[in-house]
Amino acid sequence: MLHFSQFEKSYFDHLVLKIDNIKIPEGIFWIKGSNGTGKSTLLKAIAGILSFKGDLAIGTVNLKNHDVSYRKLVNFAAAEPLFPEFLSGAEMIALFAKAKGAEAGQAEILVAEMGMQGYINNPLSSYSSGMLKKLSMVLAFLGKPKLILLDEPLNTIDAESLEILYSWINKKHEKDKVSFLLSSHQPLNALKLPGIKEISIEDKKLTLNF
Ligand SMILES: Nc1ncnc2c1ncn2[C@@H]1O[C@H](COP(=O)(O)OP(=O)(O)OP(=O)(O)O)[C@@H](O)[C@H]1O
Repeated sequence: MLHFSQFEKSYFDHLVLKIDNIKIPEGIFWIKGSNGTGKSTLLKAIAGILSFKGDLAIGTVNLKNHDVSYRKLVNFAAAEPLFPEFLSGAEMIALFAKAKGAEAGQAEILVAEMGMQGYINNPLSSYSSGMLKKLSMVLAFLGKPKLILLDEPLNTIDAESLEILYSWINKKHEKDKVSFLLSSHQPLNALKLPGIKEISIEDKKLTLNF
């Protein structure tokens, strides 16, 4: 599903990750690694928002030659999402829905399931961190991605919303064959995400533990 070739990411002369040739199959994956090992860096690079050496491909679509098509296939939710404060949640969703080619009605269903109707038209400056997190989850599920990257999805989200998130992940994976890379310091519930597999980052390398 995701193919790394001669991938290298450094900040100035500080090498963070070196992944020569790895193919991650379709599935749901938990990316594990201690603080500063490069989990967020990896997810941002895969999302196409950080530069790196080498290339990445989702199926046959590679980032360096087909960046627009590639970006349509991958959705990303940051660990601590930052949005323009003057926009409302609904306006943010409308922007993303257009950019991601979401079907009419898709966003409304997600917003209703996450129980966000009461504040979706309010400015983002008034949102709590959990409300922003839930919005970032809705945005990450818009359109028809093949791969969804969620950086620390458990942070700040309440237990009820977490149940909904688990159900979205399972449904998307089963129905649309969407793959997931999730980074989390808190344990991800294998009972709620059956078949989840582990990938670890250690010594600047990626190891598939399956
Ligand atoms: N913008 C940046 N400029 C320079 N160095 C950076 C930058 N962002 C991250 N780094 C460095 O890259 C390394 C990996 O950082 P990253 O945030 O990807 O780690 P992480 O595994 O997500 O950490 P955590 O678990 O603490 O969130 C760290 O050594 C960090 O200092």
